[in-house]
Amino acid sequence: MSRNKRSGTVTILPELQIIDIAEEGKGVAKADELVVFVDKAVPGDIVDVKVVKKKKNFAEAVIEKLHTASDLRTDPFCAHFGTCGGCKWQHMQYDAQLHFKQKNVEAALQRLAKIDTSGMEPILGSAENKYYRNKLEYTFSNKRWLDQGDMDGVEGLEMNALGFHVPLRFDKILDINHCYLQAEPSNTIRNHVRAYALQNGLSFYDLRNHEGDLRNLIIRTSSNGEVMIVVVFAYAEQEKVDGLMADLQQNFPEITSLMYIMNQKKNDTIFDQEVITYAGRDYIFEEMNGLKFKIGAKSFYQTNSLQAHELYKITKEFAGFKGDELVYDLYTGAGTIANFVADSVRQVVGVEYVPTAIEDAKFNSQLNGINNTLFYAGDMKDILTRDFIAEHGKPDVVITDPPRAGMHADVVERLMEMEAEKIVYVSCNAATQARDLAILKEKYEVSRIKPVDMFPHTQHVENVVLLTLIK
Ligand SMILES: C[S@@+](CC[C@H](N)C(=O)[O-])C[C@H]1O[C@@H](n2cnc3c(N)ncnc32)[C@H](O)[C@@H]1O
Repeated sequence: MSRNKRSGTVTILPELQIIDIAEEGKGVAKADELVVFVDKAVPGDIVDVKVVKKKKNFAEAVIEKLHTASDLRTDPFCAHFGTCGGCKWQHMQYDAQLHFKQKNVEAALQRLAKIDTSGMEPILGSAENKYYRNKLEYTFSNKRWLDQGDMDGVEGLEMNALGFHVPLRFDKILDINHCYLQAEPSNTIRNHVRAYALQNGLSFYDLRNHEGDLRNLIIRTSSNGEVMIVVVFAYAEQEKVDGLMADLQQNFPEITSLMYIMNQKKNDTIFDQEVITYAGRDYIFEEMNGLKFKIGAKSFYQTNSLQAHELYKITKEFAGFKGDELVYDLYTGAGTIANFVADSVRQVVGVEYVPTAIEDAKFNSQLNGINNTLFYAGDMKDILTRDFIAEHGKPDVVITDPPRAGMHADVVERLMEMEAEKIVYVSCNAATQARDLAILKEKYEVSRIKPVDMFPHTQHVENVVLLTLIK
């Protein structure tokens, strides 16, 4: 039986019950054999939906009418909810978010790696679920997303925006007035920079034609009150650059690192760009568990600092160190995990792609009086060679924390050869983690699994897995 009502080319599916949440965060419904992914729907909702994309076995849809609101719903607290791509689950109670994150990790491990998840431990929620991020990156654009929708052709100053990309509209920026992700002075500084730019005639970047003065604004805040600002300019003259920098220095004495970049490339990445320090240090300090970490403009640091401490405690507990282990910390970033576990092991060898992050990692060891760490910069698949392992020794424990894409096939192969007693696999993407585990489980038993919520109000979830070598 088809329940489609066709009106012109628009397909409306009436009174669907939302039964689940998919890995990408959309509500799931079934219309006969068709699986329908519904944007902003919550399990328990009964909705009419409008189909926006139809494939053979599934469709993507948006809510046309909400007949019955799920008990799991709650009122979103942010005025930008619905348009901003940032916190898409704000309309769902936090306990329900945790429940579905746990379920999604479980589903990925079962489906993609055929892992028995019956012993999986409960997800650890984040103690703070507002203002939990220590870093945000905003984009300047002369194409502002207007609340009434996309008004191509409207021009003028009021079309300038400083905020976040609108999902699926790469050149449209949602002007942000208040963001609940990062604590003060983040909102005040962002709004001040926008006002200064408008008053002083600095142009906002044109993402299509690649022209304009101002491109990005990166704000990093630390738990000890330090603030790093990196303004990314494109074609601004030095006078304009100095004007904005001097203004920030004067108005925000709490900025401890005031820096800028001139980026005239097509893409936004700053990793290959020179970072110029205008005032203060070229790094800020973050503190965790009595350790101090130096964080540079290009260094990776977990964005939810409080929950990162919990994540690292779980990682250390999973590893169950006795004190004499040789540990490899793969994808070490600024050496945070390596330095965190160093007091419990014989030696840690950290490897990371970004050279400046490796400099920070070494600096962080020195700063904390740690002398049993070694760090190397380079692409993991090129660094982690048989020669490297012969030189440093076969590790007893490997901690691996790769980016969302997971580990390169060569790195997984090397892990299979290395046969460390234990691997603790920390991942921010259960699907790629499951892909890698499907290979590793030929030699390893999955001993423990625990998801950790680092990103409240989003569908993203971190997952820690302990693998033990099968003898
Ligand atoms: C999820 S972060 C983990 C960082 C660190 N473990 C921490 O908790 O702060 C992943 C790290 O992998 C690094 N990375 C990405 N691709 C890499 C590659 N091919 N080889 C080595 N490192 C890489 C990134 O620069 C980033 O620092």
